[in-house]
Amino acid sequence: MTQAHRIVAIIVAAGTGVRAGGSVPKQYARIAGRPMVAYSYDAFSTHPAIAETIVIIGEGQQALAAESLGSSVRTVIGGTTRRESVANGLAAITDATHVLVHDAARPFLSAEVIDSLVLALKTRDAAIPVLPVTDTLARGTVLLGDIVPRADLNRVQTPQAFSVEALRAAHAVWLGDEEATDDAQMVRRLGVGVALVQGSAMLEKVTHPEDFAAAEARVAYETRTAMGFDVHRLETGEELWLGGVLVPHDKGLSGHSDADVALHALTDALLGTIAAGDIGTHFPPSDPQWKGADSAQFLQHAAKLIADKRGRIDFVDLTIMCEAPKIGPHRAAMTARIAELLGLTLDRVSVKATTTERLGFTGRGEGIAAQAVATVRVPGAPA
Ligand SMILES: Nc1ccn([C@@H]2O[C@H](COP(=O)(O)OP(=O)(O)OP(=O)(O)O)[C@@H](O)[C@H]2O)c(=O)n1
Ligand SMILES: C[C@](O)(CO)[C@H](O)COP(=O)(O)O
Repeated sequence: MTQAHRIVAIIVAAGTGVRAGGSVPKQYARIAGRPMVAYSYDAFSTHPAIAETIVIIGEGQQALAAESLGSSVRTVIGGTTRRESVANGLAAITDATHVLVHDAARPFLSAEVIDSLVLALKTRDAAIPVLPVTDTLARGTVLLGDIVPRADLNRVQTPQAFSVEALRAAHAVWLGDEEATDDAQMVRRLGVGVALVQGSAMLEKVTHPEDFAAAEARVAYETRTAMGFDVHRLETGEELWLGGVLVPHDKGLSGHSDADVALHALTDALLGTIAAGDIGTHFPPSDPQWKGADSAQFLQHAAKLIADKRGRIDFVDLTIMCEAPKIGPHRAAMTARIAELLGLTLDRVSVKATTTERLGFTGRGEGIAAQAVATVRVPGAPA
């Protein structure tokens, strides 16, 4: 590799994903809530050796690509075969010395694999990541035929790294008599030595419908637990909203909003799981627009912030502390309302209550306290 090198990444994402099925081409299908193509796009975009990342997309998929990758993504329209899509990408490169060609269908690309390829390009015109074959290989369709020695066989992955000159030459002379399944075999046919570097099990290609579950399982989730606590004063002449339910009682809770102390504690617990401040940060009591507000919207706002981080609420547990009213008769309604607001099944919502044995402000009926614990999973880097 010369001193003045510039490496560009091309992600081929113009396939139709026939084998994977689904309502959108597989590269736009979501893995852990995120479009598949976004994973490798991020890997290249954040790697210091990659100057630019170009995504090859299907005709009419500009909106899908922008929605998945942001509007500043550089796209080029692909062809009817993978080879044509790569060729279109190559034609769009003006000032690169080297290129890494990668399948959008291999989402979990590590910086280590990119590093190995970039290093190999210092001495070679081409390099690819490979894995050894670990199954016995045999010929045959109905009956077992000959065993194929596997010791020197490789499973070839992407990204595949090339000097732009070598890859351009390979594409220029390709006769089109047969389809090339990858670019490495094309440059090799010209006599270019292709270096083999260590591939990765994480780079497995998503090809069939069942591969999505395997990809999903490769995403590492971080479990977060946080708690919330709140108190409101009981006063005559107020409605008593608790756990999203209007509870008949001779007093109600007072506050700037509807004062649903249970939903407030839950909201704070959820916000805590993503370190997003507390309910007052998002809905300041000084803001008149929240006067008398339905606390359901506070809870749903916290749930949306978690969803925006592609997090999943696993479980919420709520304890209401008061002498009266009795919570038992309303527990099922509260559980159902909270489950509805958070989009959870009933078995992921726990509503409990306790008295404080007539002790303290709750014991004297001056107010109601609530405490909540939420458990959430937030996706991190691939495992
Ligand atoms: N005309 C094509 C065909 C494929 N690809 C890309 O090449 C990669 C590897 O191809 P494959 O896994 O075979 O994807 P599809 O061609 O979409 O799948 P299928 O063969 O099941 O239709 C994918 O990222 C795919 O989007 C491409 O850019 N242009
Ligand atoms: C490029 C490739 O991913 C290397 O293994 C593979 O050849 C693509 O094959 P497909 O038949 O287009 O999925």
